[in-house]
Amino acid sequence: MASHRPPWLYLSSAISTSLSPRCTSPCMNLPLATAPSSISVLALLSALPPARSIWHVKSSKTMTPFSLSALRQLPHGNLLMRPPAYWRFIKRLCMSELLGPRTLEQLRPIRQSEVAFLLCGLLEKSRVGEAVNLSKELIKLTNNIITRMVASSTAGDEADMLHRVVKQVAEVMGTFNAEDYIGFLRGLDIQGLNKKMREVHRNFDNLLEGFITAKEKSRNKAPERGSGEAKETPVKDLLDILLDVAGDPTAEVKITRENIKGFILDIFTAGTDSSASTIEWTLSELINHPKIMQKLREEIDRVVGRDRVIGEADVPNLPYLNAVVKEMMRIHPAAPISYRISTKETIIGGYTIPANTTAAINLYSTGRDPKYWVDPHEFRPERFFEESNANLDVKGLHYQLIPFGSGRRVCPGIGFALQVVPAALAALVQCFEWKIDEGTANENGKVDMEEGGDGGLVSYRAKPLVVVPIPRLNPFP
Ligand code: HEM
Repeated sequence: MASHRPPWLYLSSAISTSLSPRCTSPCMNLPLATAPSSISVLALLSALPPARSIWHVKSSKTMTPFSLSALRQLPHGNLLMRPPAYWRFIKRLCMSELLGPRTLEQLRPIRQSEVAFLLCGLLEKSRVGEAVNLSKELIKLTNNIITRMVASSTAGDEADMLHRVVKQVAEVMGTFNAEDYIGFLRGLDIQGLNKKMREVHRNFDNLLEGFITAKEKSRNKAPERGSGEAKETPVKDLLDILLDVAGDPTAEVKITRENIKGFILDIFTAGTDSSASTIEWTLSELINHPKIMQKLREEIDRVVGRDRVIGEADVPNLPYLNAVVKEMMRIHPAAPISYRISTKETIIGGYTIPANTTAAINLYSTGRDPKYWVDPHEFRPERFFEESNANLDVKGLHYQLIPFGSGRRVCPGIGFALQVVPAALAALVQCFEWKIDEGTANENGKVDMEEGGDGGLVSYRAKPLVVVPIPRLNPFP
């Protein structure tokens, strides 16, 4: 029988305190230097079903409860609130079709053109020596990419509107709501969060209804290009794929219009800030480690040259770039906490987890566990060329490095993130030198690496990354 609570595991149920005589308060602060044995993570991530998430991550150190009652105001809700048959089906659809290798390959031109658009904007700023809020620009990049992958014909304004609404959903959800915890307040909505969520939902619904209706119209009149053998099949965006499944009478699960909207909300909330913040943290580390930045530039110059911008197809040929990205995901996983719920009493690693307990697994501390990592807090991509780490990847099989989680609920956006993050990061490194703006620097003149931005599910930087780009390629391709 367990005598105390494992240090890496956080439990949120009334009974969690009964696990440990030493645990007297709800578990808000996560340990940073302790981690599970790999066997324990394996057991948790793959054995237990997903949790109905009730925590909102402020940074890798703190969590606050989600506003559950606000979340319930979203009728098409969130993946986390839907029945098991639905999420199993949509997860499989995600991994094989929506975010699978074939779709990612077909939609690559969209991603490349959005990276090119970002580079052009930065070049303009560099011409006048203007500082850029790169945090904002990177969110815009990932938001535009996902919007255009969902509905390829959308324009920049629509992408901006969509991101604003998704951000509002995350903000309302992430606010502590007293009525979730104090019985007699239930239903009174004294903070006005439920009303706000209904309003945000209406806006989101109107926007998506517009996207879906426009798509249905274009599908009805789209002529097939070419004829006979030479017929070209137009590239399908995610909305096409979802509408195909919704109209398929033989599909295993009937997905509705509401489900389509819910899926789109899910990939926006899960995919935009996580990918943008990984690029942002990595560039911050590189600016603070000029030798590593230099080594990476030399690799890019050697493999890609200086006459064209690096693209996603180059990524497999750049081992040092891949090591830099892995090192970043080890030291700063964008989503530092993963959740599971126990449906029955379970013993894991010698600890008893009572039934119906939400367990929060700290991926951040796993990546910094001194049992598995030498100098765990040091940013040193070279560690991935050492024999003991040479075969590690981030896909959920090596439990000391699981920035995308593991098991049945592993992140379905992993393929997307491993294309977009390295390619966009490498383009920023290849095309520009970066000068730190005063507001971003700490007292040592380095980029301030404090965590703690507000809102959403991701571990944000406390201060935005504001930097001055200086073009490095001349002429700029
Ligand atoms: C660097 C970028 C990203 C990181 C670090 C990341 C990390 C994670 C983690 C840790 C989980 C929980 C996994 C678990 O509990 O085992 C997750 C879930 C999820 N991610 Fe990602 N993610 C990233 C990008 C993306 C992208 C680009 C998308 C979509 C386009 C996406 C969609 C999702 C979805 C829908 C879930 C919920 C899956 C489920 O509950 O079954 N993620 N992600």
